[in-house]
Amino acid sequence: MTAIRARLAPLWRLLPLVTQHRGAFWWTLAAGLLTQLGVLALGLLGAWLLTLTLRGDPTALAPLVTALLLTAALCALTSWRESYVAHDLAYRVLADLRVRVFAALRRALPPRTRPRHSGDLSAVALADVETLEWLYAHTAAQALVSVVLLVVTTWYSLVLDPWLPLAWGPALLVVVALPWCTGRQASRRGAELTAANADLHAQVVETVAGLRELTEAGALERRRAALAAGTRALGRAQRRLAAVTGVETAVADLAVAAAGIAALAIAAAGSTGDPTLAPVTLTLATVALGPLGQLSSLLRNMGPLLASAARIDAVLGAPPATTPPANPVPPAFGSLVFEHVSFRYTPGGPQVLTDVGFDARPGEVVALTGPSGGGKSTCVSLALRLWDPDAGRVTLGGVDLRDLADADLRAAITAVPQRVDLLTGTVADNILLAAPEAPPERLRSVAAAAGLLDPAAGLPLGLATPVGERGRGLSGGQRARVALARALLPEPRVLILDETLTHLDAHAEAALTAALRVRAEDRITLVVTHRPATLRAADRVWEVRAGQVRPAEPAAT
Ligand SMILES: Nc1ncnc2c1ncn2[C@@H]1O[C@H](COP(=O)(O)OP(=O)(O)OP(=O)(O)O)[C@@H](O)[C@H]1O
Repeated sequence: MTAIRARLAPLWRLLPLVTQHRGAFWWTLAAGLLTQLGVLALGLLGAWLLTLTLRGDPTALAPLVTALLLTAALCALTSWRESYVAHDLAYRVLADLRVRVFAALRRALPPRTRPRHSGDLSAVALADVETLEWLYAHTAAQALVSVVLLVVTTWYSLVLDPWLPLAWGPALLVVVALPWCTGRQASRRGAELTAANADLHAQVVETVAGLRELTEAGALERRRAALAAGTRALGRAQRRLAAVTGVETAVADLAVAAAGIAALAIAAAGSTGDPTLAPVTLTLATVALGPLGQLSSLLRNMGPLLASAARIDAVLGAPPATTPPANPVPPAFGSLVFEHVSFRYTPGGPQVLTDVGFDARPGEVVALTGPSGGGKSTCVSLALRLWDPDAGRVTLGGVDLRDLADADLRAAITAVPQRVDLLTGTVADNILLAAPEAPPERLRSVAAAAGLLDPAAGLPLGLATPVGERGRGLSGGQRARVALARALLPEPRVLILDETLTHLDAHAEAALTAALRVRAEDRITLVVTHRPATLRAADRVWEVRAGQVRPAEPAAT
């Protein structure tokens, strides 16, 4: 029982999303109920018509035919309405769910440890969320409607022929008990299918993104073989799940068919002593079997549904990379200071920074240098508060970064990363990402400061230059300039350049360094670099080596 409860827990946690759309849910339920009751009424009216004809009683024929026609029209209307409202509800809930998944990804990323594959995460956000459409559009309300319909038909049957419900009682037991018997197997197979699907999705995303690298490395053929293997694995998982659901379907169909035969026998035996009632009792039995079949198909789809719900639940429950402050403090301007900072990526893993202390003052260009793997980029990540130090603190103007609201922090400290990935659009679109409402003159001014408007930048279309996915169509230097303009747009108090200038030639680097000095008397510029020219141009240099930071002489480096 505890195992079943644990398996269902992610689904229960996701169900309350429906409560935000209570109105739409009740509409779905009402439309579903009306449709199913309409189908029942339609069958019964037809059956009564037959019964009265058998009895040779023409008096009620006309009103019955009228009622039959009206009910048919009503049924068509409610059936259309049910389909519309059920899907409307489902897609509203899915939209909420996607927003939640993206918010959770935003909170939890970047993770300190090895990140989950982005293709796998996009499979959660797209495929798994889509699987839940079935839960919200077809499961919750339909299950309730099926139960109500079963109660109504059983009650009416008891009125007409107390033996009749005996026909579907055992079938009901089989249909309800079946998922409990095959549940463990079905959810294991469902989880396998979902995992194989996500794996293939991740492989396809990575292959498409890395087509150039794969071509250059001559690895396309091997990749194609890996994709084919992934497709075969997906096929195997589908077959295994189908084997389980096939057995369930066969047993459930057998039970429903047996119930139909039993109902036929009971109705034919005419326990009421009135054989003319046979059409009515038969119709009742048939209609009662409908919800049974629906319930069984609902329960059969639980495997993949539970697996997708568990994957979404894991993303929603992922711990945040940093916790927002309960009472944010307004940003203050002053030095950026690392105070006794220690950091490791994984608990018990190697200490990457040990009791590190250094500062950068307003108006200064401060360089971080040192051997590869020394910890420079880790210092940059902590200065951007991608993660918090395990010990010590990072402050700006005396305020712990942990006490700044996220929006204030992102406006105060910006960075140009080592590897610049741009989005599809134009150069202007990419710069404005940081502040879409920035006036055109500000846009031009940061573009000019980053050297994008110089003829030497090689962009004759200037800000209107189209940019392909991940910055395709621009050179490394041009991308770095676009990222620099974007970082300058919010007028940051701290600008971090993580090996940015290495994308530029010596002449361009000198011009850019000089440009960054202009009107930067209040700004802290932190440059991660190995280049002697940049180190010489810095006001102060800190050497980061084996997780320790010590001052170095600009001229000596
Ligand atoms: N996400 C991570 N998970 C685990 N270890 C990491 C992670 N990122 C970096 N490290 C490790 O932390 C140490 C410091 O890495 P960091 O990237 O800060 O060095 P760096 O000085 O910037 O190197 P480089 O000059 O090559 O960029 C290295 O040993 C690196 O392997």
